[in-house]
Amino acid sequence: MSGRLASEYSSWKKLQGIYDSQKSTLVLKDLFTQDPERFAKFSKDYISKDDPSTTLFLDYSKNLITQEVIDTLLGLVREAEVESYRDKMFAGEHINTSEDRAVLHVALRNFNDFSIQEAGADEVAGVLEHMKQFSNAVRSGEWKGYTGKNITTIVNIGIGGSDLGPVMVTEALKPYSKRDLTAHFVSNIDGTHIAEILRLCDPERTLFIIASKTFTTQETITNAESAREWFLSSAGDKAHVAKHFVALSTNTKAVTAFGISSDNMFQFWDWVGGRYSLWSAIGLSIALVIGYDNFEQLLKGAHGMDKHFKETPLENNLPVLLAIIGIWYNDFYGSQTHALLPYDQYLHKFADYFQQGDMESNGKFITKNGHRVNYETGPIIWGASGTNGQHSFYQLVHQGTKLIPADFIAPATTHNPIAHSKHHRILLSNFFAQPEALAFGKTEEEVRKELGPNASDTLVKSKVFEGNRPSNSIMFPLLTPSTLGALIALYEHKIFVQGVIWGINSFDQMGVELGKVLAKNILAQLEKPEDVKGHDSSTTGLIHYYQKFRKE
Ligand SMILES: O=P(O)(O)OC[C@H]1O[C@](O)(CO)[C@@H](O)[C@@H]1O
Repeated sequence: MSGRLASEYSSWKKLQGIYDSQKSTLVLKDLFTQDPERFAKFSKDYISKDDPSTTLFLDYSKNLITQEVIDTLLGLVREAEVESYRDKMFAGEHINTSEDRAVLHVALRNFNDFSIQEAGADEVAGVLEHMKQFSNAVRSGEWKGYTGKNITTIVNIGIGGSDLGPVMVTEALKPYSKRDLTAHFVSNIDGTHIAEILRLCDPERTLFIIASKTFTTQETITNAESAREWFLSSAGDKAHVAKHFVALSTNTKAVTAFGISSDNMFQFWDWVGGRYSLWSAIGLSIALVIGYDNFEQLLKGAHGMDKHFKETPLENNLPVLLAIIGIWYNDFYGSQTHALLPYDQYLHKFADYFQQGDMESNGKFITKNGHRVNYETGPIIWGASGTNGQHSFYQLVHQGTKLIPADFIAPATTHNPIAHSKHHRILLSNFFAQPEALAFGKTEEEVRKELGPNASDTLVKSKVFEGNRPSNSIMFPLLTPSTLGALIALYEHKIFVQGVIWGINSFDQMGVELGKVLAKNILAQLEKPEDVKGHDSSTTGLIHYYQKFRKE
């Protein structure tokens, strides 16, 4: 990050020039015809150096790019000093400047390869050991509830990064889960969320995991208090809380004040950002569900990608490539959104997860130096698993008026090869067909030929696919813990690279504060109409409407 606005870099200006002069010739159909080597040139294999069985394949040939575009985008990476910033992150420098913190999720999955000096980095192994002992004890039945019964249900109470990562990963790695241990996740302050989950729980066999970095988040603490009240209404004695409540936090004082002993607290550190925390103690529910060894494989898979990101030249560096291609659309083509489309039911929460990961990181208009950007920063991230999305929003992606770059993600093989893998073959045929249709479309001539001479012009036109809609395709042999680790780390580092180029701080989240402060103020005014003060007429009117129906 050089301190300049991205738009001041010479490569940015050059990219604008390329876009203006070549936009009309960047046509995928032509680019593929002109160069039979295009796929080979614009695709990359990732093989983990530590574990060659962990691999990913990235095909980025169906993008509106030429070698000149890629080279100029890489020039942008150099001008923005991304490599130096990456090294600063790995070294533990306080690159989260607004909060004066290091950014060290890479230290949580380090396995002694990188030398990291930050306080707490040497405590990671100890916490992992604690997680191992505890998850083994619960899974084996050695850990008993207050009436001597095994734990059969866990309820993770957390929100944002203290919820989305564990939810996404436990869903993604279900084939590795202990099927007789049920995991629930409560996040929303809406009492309906916890009420419906508690209906499914037996207090004698349920373990509550209170996951909150700060241990002050209103939603989490309120839900945790309601869970404790529900538990005590059966268990009676407060001493039983120790067998049924554990905490994942950086705030020992607040955890102890809540009534959870520090023996049942799993520590992490301020240099772990909430949306980068599934690798820390926040991953306890993951370790409980899939077992500690599989959790460690997840960490190792991510570590392999960390090494790749740190050591691979820019032109072969997968997170860098994803990042610059994203910038090409976001900042030059004017794309507002980016779709994540996993063709794997187990990854059905992947887009939700990276909605926070990307949008909370890069949804910022002020640079680290306090200047307002004069370009677009983080895209809107959205998506759903294939093929469901095809029967919902793909119409707009194919024939709408917006350019929506998308990442298609799929495993070559399935954990569920039912009907001799017939389902999987059909799934993959769609995974291959959609990017092809987006890229190459269907011309008026082709439609006319298909419909015959009597077809009306209107009908013909409505069936034309303009094509030239870009996508990446990411494949891997099977969705294993280490592959998932590598895939998540790939996107984490993509977000990092983009943030550095845009000159913003990807590691704070000031934008969620204002709403929280206003809600606290309003909460104190909800009792009486005369208390409702200091708002605009719309907000006042809405609160008064509520007060007409208000009940205890
Ligand atoms: O883990 P905590 O401290 O409860 O915070 C939960 C979430 O709230 C946020 O601070 C804001 O939404 C996220 O960054 C974080 O993941």
